[in-house]
Amino acid sequence: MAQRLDGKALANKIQSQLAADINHDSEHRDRPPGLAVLMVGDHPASAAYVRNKERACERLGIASFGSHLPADTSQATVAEIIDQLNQDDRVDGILVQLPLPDHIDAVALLNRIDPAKDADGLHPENMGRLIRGESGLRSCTPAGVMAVLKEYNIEPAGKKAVVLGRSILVGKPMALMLLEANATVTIAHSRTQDLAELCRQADILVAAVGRPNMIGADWVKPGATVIDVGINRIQDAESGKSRLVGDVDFASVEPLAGAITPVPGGIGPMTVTMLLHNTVLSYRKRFNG
Ligand SMILES: Nc1nc(=O)c2c([nH]1)NC[C@@H]1CN(c3ccc(C(=O)N[C@@H](CCC(=O)O)C(=O)O)cc3)C=[N+]21
Ligand SMILES: [Mg+2]
Repeated sequence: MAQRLDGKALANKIQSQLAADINHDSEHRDRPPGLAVLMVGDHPASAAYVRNKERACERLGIASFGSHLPADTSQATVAEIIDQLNQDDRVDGILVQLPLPDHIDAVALLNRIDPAKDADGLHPENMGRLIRGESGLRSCTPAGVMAVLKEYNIEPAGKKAVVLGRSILVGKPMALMLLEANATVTIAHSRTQDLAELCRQADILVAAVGRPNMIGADWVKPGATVIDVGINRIQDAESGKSRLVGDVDFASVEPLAGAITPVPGGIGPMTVTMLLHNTVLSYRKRFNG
């Protein structure tokens, strides 16, 4: 049976440390760290995330500045709100919740965020820094994956890593972070030929495709580390209730993998934690230069 990589427990541990740091810092400053989350319209993928973020901010002593705008809000209005948040001295981190409605140019908005407040690490400056191996704000989900690997002493150096998915939010920055840790990295995607066979060669397999239970036992090398980034809400056939499942068919992969992250309780809570971590980093940098 695979070792379970408990992202939830690690998230709690890091958040306790962050809470202590924030408490200490706030004594010497006139304000706590601030995080602004901008959401346009309603997307089911976003609901759990927003809820967990707000709870965590409250617990840690981070001020939340939420803006939930209707789905038909214009590009210009959203841009104006980003400009205001860039100027607002109480705000250290800004996150624009993805995906955005079709009429919105997401790239233009992400590019508009002050790179020093880019808690999601998606601005070209921060992504460019990642490519060049310079310090900067790092994308939360892949940073969360790296923290889990580190906590469990899973060393990427020299290993074959396959990242399934090539999004700006997860796949591309994930591949770069694994490369930075000296893994030999392959990015696979919907056009990749012989996908299962390729995945079966991975020592570290990261699934970030958004397809419930897609990765079965025949995709996984025995003993491999399997990181499930998928957060898919599905309707349970028997009970009719909705529940979260990953991209990995956990029940069939757990017996043969060496280590595996569950959903829920794996990378999701780590994503939230890295967002808070980035917000605190920006806060300190904005005070100390
Ligand atoms: N700009 C942007 N950055 C993101 O990082 C981003 C985004 N937009 N849009 C939506 C997705 C989704 N996402 C989640 C993160 C954590 C949980 C999470 O905490 N999940 C818990 C379970 C939550 C529950 O039980 O409902 C877990 O996996 O254990 C969920 C979803 C971040 N995203
Ligand atoms: Mg794709």
